[in-house]
Amino acid sequence: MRWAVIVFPGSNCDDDAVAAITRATGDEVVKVWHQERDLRPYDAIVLPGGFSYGDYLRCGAIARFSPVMAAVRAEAEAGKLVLGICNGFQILTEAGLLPGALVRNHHLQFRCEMAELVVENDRSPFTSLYRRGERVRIPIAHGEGRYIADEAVLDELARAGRIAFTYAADVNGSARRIAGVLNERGNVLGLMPHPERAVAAWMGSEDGLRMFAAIHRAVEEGVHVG
Ligand SMILES: NC(=O)CC[C@H](N)C(=O)O
Repeated sequence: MRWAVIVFPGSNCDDDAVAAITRATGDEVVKVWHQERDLRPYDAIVLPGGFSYGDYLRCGAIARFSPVMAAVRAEAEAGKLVLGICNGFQILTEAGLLPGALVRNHHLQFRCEMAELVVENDRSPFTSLYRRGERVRIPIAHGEGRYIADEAVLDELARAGRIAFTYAADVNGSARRIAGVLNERGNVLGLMPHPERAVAAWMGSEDGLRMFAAIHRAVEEGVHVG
């Protein structure tokens, strides 16, 4: 299979994402500039972390107007797997592909540290190699990672199993400690922690490997979502 890692002006985790996917899967990975309009040649799409457009206005608020985002939307609607990591998650919420918003951490600090997450849903194509209730170590690095949404939306996310990960401890003030959410169909995942920074023992954790491996498996087996 072939992956696309989208590069926006200000992305800074694109090379790490490519390296992590390569390590986890051995698949072909292509960096795709944000002005590209056609993502049909790719089987899975990753929006990496970083500071697209310098985080001006709000994180992700400008990147969502990039030409590539129409293609991301089209491929998501076609059922392709789309993974947004950190700034990628922020862009997906700004684009309306995921519910809610990411706002300034409640302590107003940029936090770059290892985080413990709880796997809340192990039935998605992104999380099938984890076990529900398992605790995994995946680092965070964000200033605007506090997930918020209306209570009704939060209730629906919980009811429908669309909360993929929560933080084991409160790191940023996120509602219900939410670290990652799925779209209704289950083929788009956004999360603030960085799985691409947890793919080798020297990084302090290899727990991120299974996310990329799960995506690979789902695509190779012909994932059916929705
Ligand atoms: N690592 C990242 O992707 C950071 C996201 C964003 N720039 C923030 O600070 O919240």
